[in-house]
Amino acid sequence: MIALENAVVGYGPDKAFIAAVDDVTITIGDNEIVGIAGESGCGKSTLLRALYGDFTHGLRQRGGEINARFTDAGTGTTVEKRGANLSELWWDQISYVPQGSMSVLNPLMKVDKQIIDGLPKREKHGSRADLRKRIANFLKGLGLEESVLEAYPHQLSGGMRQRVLVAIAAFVNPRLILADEPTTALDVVVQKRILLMMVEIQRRLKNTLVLVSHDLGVHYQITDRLAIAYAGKIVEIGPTQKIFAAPSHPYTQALIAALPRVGEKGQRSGLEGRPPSLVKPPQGCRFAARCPEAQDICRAQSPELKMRSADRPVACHFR
Ligand SMILES: Nc1ncnc2c1ncn2[C@@H]1O[C@H](COP(=O)(O)OP(=O)(O)OP(=O)(O)O)[C@@H](O)[C@H]1O
Repeated sequence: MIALENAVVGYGPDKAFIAAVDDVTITIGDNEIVGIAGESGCGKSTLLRALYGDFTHGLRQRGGEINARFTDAGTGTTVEKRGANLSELWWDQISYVPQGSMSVLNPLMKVDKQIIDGLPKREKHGSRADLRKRIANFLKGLGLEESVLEAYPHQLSGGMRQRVLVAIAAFVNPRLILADEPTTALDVVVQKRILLMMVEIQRRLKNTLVLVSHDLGVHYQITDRLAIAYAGKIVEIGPTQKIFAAPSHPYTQALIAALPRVGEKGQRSGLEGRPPSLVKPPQGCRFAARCPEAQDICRAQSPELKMRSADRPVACHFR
């Protein structure tokens, strides 16, 4: 389980702080696939980095709590960590699949060396040849040929590199895998293969996968629950199928309404306008300026993310 409680996370000094995650509360359970969706710049990657406890490169936590509790799959022992201390669980209980496989893999090093060098000590028992064999078997179990281990990253396609990154993240049997836009810029066939691989891993390891994507189609295909982010806030959380069948927040409704339908000719019109700047966000509901239902209260008061039914928290004054 990992949870944010009123977490405020962002960039810059106090006087000019950009809260890319602004007073966000969300609990992510064991053994589920949770998606985080929303337009570019709404804070999805920052939220994922907060869940990773990655307070580097100018990111800092300014308020609230970030707490995690995991039970080790092998030993059955429970570990608890909070905030930046989550980094002590990297490559152990938590792994991260970053955006852009080429920028992560070292172009001058064969894949096997990169994987082996990056593994935590506890995985490095036995000889190097044995470890390589274990990795090869693991990859094979996920449909990847042993030959990828012999390759330099540029010799693999973008999709194959991404599958290698996902496999590396899973090899250490983590309780939580965080994936940031793992299928962006790949064609739909390759995308599908990677998504199926991620589901296969999650079902096998019975762990938690948190997936960030701006593509609602990706969430529809694999997530169990979905959180919709808008301008640093979470505006709706719920079971993915229920959100697609009956979106509640006006922003979610607009996102779903803009999706193309099978057999439909022509394009659907998207949402007009842009999200507000996070430098000086409006005091009321951040969606008010684009919302067809906005009233005075929306411009004056920020709505809380409140349970509207058993499993559907929504942040809207009129839900
Ligand atoms: N290193 C940084 N320093 C300052 N501001 C940043 C930094 N990284 C991101 N931001 C700002 O934080 C906000 C949220 O960015 P974030 O990357 O989390 O959004 P996102 O929803 O993941 O966007 P995208 O889909 O484009 O990756 C944006 O306004 C962005 O400009």
